[in-house]
Amino acid sequence: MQERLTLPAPAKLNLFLHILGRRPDGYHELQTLFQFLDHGDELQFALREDGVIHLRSDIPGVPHDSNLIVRAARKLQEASGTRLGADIWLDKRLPMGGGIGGGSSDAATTLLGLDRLWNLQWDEDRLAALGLTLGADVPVFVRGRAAFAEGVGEKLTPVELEEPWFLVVAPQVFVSTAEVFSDPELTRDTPPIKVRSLLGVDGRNDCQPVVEKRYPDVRNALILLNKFTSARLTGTGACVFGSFPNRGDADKVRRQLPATLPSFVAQGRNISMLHRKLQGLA
Ligand SMILES: C[C@@](CO)(OP(=O)(O)O)[C@H](O)COP(=O)(O)OP(=O)(O)OC[C@H]1O[C@@H](n2ccc(N)nc2=O)[C@H](O)[C@@H]1O
Ligand SMILES: Nc1ncnc2c1ncn2[C@@H]1O[C@H](COP(=O)(O)OP(=O)(O)O)[C@@H](O)[C@H]1O
Repeated sequence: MQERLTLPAPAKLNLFLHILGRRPDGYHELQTLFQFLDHGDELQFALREDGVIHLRSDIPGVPHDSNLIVRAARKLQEASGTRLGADIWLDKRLPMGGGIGGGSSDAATTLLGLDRLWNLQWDEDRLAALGLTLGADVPVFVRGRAAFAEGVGEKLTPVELEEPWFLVVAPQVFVSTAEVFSDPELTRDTPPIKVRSLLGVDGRNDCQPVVEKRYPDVRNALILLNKFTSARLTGTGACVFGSFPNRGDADKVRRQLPATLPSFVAQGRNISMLHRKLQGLA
């Protein structure tokens, strides 16, 4: 069998998310703090000489050509002018549309994986800029360092954070990011903070009140998790999370949740597991 390059696509959390205002193009200016989780999807890549990009794993509800993996691969192919292609396999482990960035992370892993497979040697700035055309959260996954993000999430300042354990609960509802951002009740005037005052920040997610109002399952998950620790929404949801000093404490709370509520425990990391793996291969 042809050799395959196997790479992880980790999840992220928004440890806080502040909305500062709305830009003339309708997008919202944010300040948010991204940290990676040691839990994610897994992708495999094998070289094709005929230029075809073929994702060989189906995600229900996502057509082949709209999958962010295929879109990322085709963009890189076109921008680099390579004649090479790839077969790609995806082991989807992250809940979709959960605010933990699975699709964006898959796209970033595809960019970095194919850059290596096709020997393009693009630098990180170029890959991040291409990633931004696929989604606001792609650049942070390309760079792989926990970061304070501004703009729509593309202006990144790397930060060193504690690396606690997180219990992430995934209510089984699909939250529409567009709906949350168009809700008239959304807070859009949080004053900007400076990166140096990060430690004093209270960790609020400005999307949370709107999501709680529209999605009772998310509100109920927050109420449940708040019985054990301070719980918060990530991104525009639907996932909610709480932090713990060690894995044992997080697992203990997880065991007390209803079996019908999907959840996982993972450590927060300042260097993404994708970048740790790539450094090991270098
Ligand atoms: C808010 C975050 C935080 O991580 O949410 P999650 O997707 O992780 O939940 C992201 O930046 C989401 O970025 P991204 O994933 O690119 O957003 P999209 O789904 O493309 O956005 C859908 C719609 O939401 C609105 N939108 C999105 C991002 C933003 N900063 N301002 C907006 O107003 C726009 O109307 C946009 O058309
Ligand atoms: N490889 C992929 N993985 C997940 N979702 C994808 C992928 N490709 C396209 N999508 C689409 O992107 C949407 C958002 O996915 P995801 O990144 O998991 O959520 P979020 O941005 O809320 O963290 C999905 O509902 C799906 O329609």
